[in-house]
Amino acid sequence: NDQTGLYSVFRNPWHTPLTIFIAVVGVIAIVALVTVAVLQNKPLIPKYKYGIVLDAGSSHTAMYIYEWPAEKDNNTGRVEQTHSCKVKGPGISSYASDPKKAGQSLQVCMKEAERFVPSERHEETPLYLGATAGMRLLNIENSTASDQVFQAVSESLQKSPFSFQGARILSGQEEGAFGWVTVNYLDDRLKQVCTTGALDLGGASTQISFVSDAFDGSESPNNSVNFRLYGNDYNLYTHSFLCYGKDQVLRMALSGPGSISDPCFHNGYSESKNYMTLYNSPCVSKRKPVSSPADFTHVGKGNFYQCQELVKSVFDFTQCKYTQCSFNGVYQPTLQGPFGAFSAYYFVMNFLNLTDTSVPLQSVKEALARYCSTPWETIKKQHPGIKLKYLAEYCFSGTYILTLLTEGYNFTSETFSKIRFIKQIKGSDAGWTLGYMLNLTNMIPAEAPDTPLLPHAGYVSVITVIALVLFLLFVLSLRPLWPRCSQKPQIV
Ligand SMILES: Nc1ccn([C@@H]2O[C@H](COP(=O)(O)OP(=O)(O)OP(=O)(O)O)[C@@H](O)[C@H]2O)c(=O)n1
Ligand SMILES: [Ca+2]
Repeated sequence: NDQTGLYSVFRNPWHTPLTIFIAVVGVIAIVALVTVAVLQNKPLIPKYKYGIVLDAGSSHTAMYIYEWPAEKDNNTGRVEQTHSCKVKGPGISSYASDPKKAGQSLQVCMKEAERFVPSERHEETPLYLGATAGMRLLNIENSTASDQVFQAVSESLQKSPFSFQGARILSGQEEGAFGWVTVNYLDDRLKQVCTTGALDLGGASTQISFVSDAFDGSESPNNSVNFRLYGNDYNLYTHSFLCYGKDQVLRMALSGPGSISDPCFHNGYSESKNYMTLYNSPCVSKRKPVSSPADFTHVGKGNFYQCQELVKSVFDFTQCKYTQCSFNGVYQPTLQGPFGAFSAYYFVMNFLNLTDTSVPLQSVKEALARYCSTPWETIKKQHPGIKLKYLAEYCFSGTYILTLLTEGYNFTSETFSKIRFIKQIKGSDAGWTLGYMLNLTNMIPAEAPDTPLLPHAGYVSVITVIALVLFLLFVLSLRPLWPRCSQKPQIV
């Protein structure tokens, strides 16, 4: 019957200090927390910054535009690909005889970039051009022509309103390492220990990069790249095989003995080809026969297993001065972890409908054998929209990929299933360009960025919980926990 204690709180709440206190605390807390949340929150209209990278590959050039939230300069911003543009025509190394055209070929995509990047950002937006194996080969063959191509390309890019940071040849090691950075940055693995290996297949070179516990770089320092990213140290194994891009390997296979009747091309395929175009590459010039006719007829006889033997002939498995090698005497530690295979790996396996690595490797080989034994006339009818040059080569390319992965890199049916054939990750293309830009713009700090006390979402949920509890207490202080008794409690 206490008329002044807890009972009175429920009877007429507004006259008790407890309720008023809770109400005031609750309101202050909610206002304070929401204020902090808003301050920590992103401005409603995010402002972006941009970066542009041109990938001058052996077979083509592509332009990528990246964007990230401007206020996140403290390196925790998510850099994303916001646009890409495929340059019409061949790679810049093909313009050796007319370098000016190399620069002109980039203009259309550069104009597109001017429209895509807000004009007020143009002059602060860094612009890079990186060239890969096509220009490495041209530089070997004719360094003057290579310099002239870069001169023409630089003049062309300097005319753009962006902040041009230079055009250069990437080393194979950089190409492999930056491809690995891109894949792991996009897959959010740089804050974890377990990373994804990177497999890149181009037209003139191919790269393999992965972290292996068994590799500390001592056995083959040239294959070792050390990164300290977000507070984690990575000792990366990487190797780039020049001339082992699929276009150059095709030349090597064609320049082999008895290549005129070719098991890697479909039955019924017959094209006259010119030895000059076949041999005008440092990758095959050593194989050029002393006296060869100007032209030859390239005839297909479609046999996957014979094609695999022909493709194996471009690898040297005999020499290895290390504890273990992949091929051509190159050291390679034991494969470890999942892998992302991109660029031509994806183009080819996607076309062949063989990107599902949950299918046993043996079944993949059988499917490819069926495809290779399909007559050329049938193949053309089945794929009317595909460029004949690409279409004719998929049997060869698929066989090369399987041979490179299993015989070259020693992927087994078990480790093959850990490969993912990918074109993009979260909307950004897998390749060396994003990793290259992140590195040059220092957007991946060596140390872990100072994360806010609570991640934004966590902060909001804490606010919500406290606000709810206080609100509940406040409401409860207004209503008795028990049904209001209408009469005095009967004391029994
Ligand atoms: N839709 C596509 C695009 C390209 N390709 C083939 O894939 C190879 C080119 O792959 P890419 O990654 O573009 O090579 P590059 O970067 O040009 O070469 P590199 O990295 O060696 O400089 C070429 O043989 C091309 O014919 C293909 O089969 N289908
Ligand atoms: Ca490439």
